[in-house]
Amino acid sequence: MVAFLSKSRPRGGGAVAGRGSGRSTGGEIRALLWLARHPGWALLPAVAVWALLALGTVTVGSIAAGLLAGVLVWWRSHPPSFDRCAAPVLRSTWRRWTTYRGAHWRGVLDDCELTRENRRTGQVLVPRIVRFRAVTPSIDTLTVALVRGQDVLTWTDRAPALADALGAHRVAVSRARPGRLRVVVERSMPFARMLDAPAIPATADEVDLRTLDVGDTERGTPFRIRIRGKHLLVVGASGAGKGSLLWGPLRAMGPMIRDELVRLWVIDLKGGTETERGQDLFHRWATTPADALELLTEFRDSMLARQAWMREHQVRTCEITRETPYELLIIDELAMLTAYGDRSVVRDALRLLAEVLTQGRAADHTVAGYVQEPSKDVVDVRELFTTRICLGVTAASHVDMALGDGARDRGALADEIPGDEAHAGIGFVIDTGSRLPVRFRAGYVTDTEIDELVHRCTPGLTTDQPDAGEVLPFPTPTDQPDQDSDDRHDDQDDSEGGVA
Ligand SMILES: Nc1ncnc2c1ncn2[C@@H]1O[C@H](COP(=O)(O)OP(=O)(O)OP(=O)(O)O)[C@@H](O)[C@H]1O
Repeated sequence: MVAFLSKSRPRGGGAVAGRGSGRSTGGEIRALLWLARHPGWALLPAVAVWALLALGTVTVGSIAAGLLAGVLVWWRSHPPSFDRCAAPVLRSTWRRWTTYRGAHWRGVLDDCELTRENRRTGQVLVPRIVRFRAVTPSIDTLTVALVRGQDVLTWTDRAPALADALGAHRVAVSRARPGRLRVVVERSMPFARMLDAPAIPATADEVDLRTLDVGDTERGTPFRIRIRGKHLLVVGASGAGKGSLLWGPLRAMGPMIRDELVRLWVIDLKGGTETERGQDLFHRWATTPADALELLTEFRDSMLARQAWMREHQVRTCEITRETPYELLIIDELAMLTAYGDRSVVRDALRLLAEVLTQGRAADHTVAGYVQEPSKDVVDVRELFTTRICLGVTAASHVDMALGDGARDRGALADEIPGDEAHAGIGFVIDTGSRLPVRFRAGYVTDTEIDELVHRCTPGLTTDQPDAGEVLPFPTPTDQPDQDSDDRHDDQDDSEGGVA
């Protein structure tokens, strides 16, 4: 069964004489078929009638009012858990019944020429929605059963018309499996403007390496990433905005770098172009494959030394101090080290990386890698990164490679993010609680803001040095009109959220 039969719409000359029947399926049969597919809608009124008869109107009314009050209290008192658990279900049910069903859905498809007429019976065949989800306020994902004779091209041709008919920003169509389409309706573009770079906190006490605020999620909550106890992999095509997720966390932890509580080890095999500006911040910096191997070996040795220190002091976790700082290895363009370099370099690098990625977490040695292509051939150690973020990518398959199987089907349409500057810094991450994808935009860190970071947070500077604590003006086109940027970050500090 590929589609439900909508109400008959006989048309002159629709039936072909001598072939099958010219009569359409009876309405009562169609109603029974519908009920069989949606047993809940038969069960619900039955349970309501039973409850009314058995318990009485007052009891049933009190239970319903209590449930409603409970939901309202939850909505008002704990937005993060409500938005994560209840809102997707309520939103999905509401939209399914107001937009994507019955006469409205049929009318939209009819207007967009996406229904077909059965030539024998004259019935209008309407592609049926077999699965619907509105995981986020701005994206609806539908699995649609095609009617016979249609294919994915029929729908991709009509996608712009469908978007306009649904009042949506964009509609993307892909083939899920034979006879089934995945249709993604982007109702609105949640990040219409660029976001400011993360603020640099005043002191190290204000930094929590478990929740670095580096942007916003589409739910309006701060987009926080966790560095401590994790290894971070950021995937994104060229120009997707990986730089923001490199410099943003460094700004958010700036005072800890200044106070030598965090040490940065940086490998940049694009000749150092991305990271040169910040080299004063780095404990070690490598821009050639040979130096990179040496740096990796040193980093691994540092991890082994820390493990030995922990054994000696009989501790399972380290306090972050100048003697035992947090060690962060940043590898821009990871593929140059894990795939495209000289064969012996790649072999040694993979061995060292695997060692650090499997043992570094407990010893406060974290790796943050940035890569364009996340396939196994390119990043063999991909699965060892415990937090993965996917910015705009060029292939649908890259999404699941980056975020895990089924992420794209659950709505992480990173390959649909346009590859222009207006959409740079936008990506998806999997919510650790609900396992659903959440879209975010990272704050954009300009060169001037990197200079500000270097100026304020070069290791060894102390807050009582003349110009260490004071921010000198770095005029940029973005920070002039946006006087409320600090307010935004202040507000975010109070709100809850965070996904990575
Ligand atoms: N968070 C952001 N918000 C808005 N625009 C951004 C953001 N991040 C980057 N951009 C824009 O996108 C451009 C490319 O960004 P970036 O250099 O970080 O990309 P990339 O992923 O590192 O690319 P490549 O791998 O080629 O170096 C920037 O010059 C900037 O104009």
